[in-house]
Amino acid sequence: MSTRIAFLKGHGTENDFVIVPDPDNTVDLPPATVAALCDRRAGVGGDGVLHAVRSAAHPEAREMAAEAEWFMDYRNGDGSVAEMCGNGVRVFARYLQHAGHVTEGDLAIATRGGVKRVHLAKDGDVTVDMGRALLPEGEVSVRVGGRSWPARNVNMGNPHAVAFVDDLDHAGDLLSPPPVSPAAAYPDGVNVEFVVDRGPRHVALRVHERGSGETRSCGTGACAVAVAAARRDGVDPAATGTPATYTVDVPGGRLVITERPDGGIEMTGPAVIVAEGEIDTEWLETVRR
Ligand SMILES: N[C@@H](CCC[C@H](N)C(=O)O)C(=O)O
Repeated sequence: MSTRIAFLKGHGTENDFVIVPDPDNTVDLPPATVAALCDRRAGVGGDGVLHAVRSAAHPEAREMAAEAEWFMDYRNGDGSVAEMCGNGVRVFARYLQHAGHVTEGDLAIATRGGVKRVHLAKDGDVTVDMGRALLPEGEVSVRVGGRSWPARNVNMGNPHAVAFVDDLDHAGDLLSPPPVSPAAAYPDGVNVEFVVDRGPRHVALRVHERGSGETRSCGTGACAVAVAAARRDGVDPAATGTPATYTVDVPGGRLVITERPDGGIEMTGPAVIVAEGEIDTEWLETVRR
């Protein structure tokens, strides 16, 4: 007999997700199932899955349950697990509001990257405190075709290589992961951002995401880019005591990133729920391998 699993579809600056509400953690999501759900022709379609589980019901989140009722169990489009997803957290917060679990204002969401504080504003924007960026030492470089650029290694809970380029077209078609050297700098793979300047404290990016390919936006990537641009510009809020705000244009919209003097990084942008539906579990059985 076929039963049905509820899902929603949402996006943040066109980084889109299949949301699977599963308060008691009863839905099995092996990588093949996640990849099938994210398939844009044969599935629902998305850059990743936001599995919405009560923290108390998930072994990776139980310790955060006192601080954050809900756990964002994030998966990339290929089914792999990632530490954090910045746009995902904003869309997750919007889902919790949509489902009536929270109202406008402040809330906390558990992620593999720790508890994230989120603010749902009246105007529809969602701000998330992404925590601090780590800037591991050592040179890295990114190559596409015959070109290569020095890149900044930035860790936002997940790994990024940020390369400043003259033209975003130089990133090419981004159909496969751009090689990053030395590979040993990123033992678990890497998200790669290509960045151009648009004006003072205003940049634009294209991104190739680990486990999802080129996407229309990446929240952790936008934060990594803002920090890399600030350091390149000689801007360091911790040293001056003054917050620094960068506008980051992504193919799917605009994100505003502020680094505070305490090192914390806040990201603001839209988050939208666009559809709700049901997944036929008979179909799911055919894709589970
Ligand atoms: N789109 C996300 C990042 C998702 C995780 C990433 N692909 C990884 O594997 O680290 C974002 O908005 O941050």
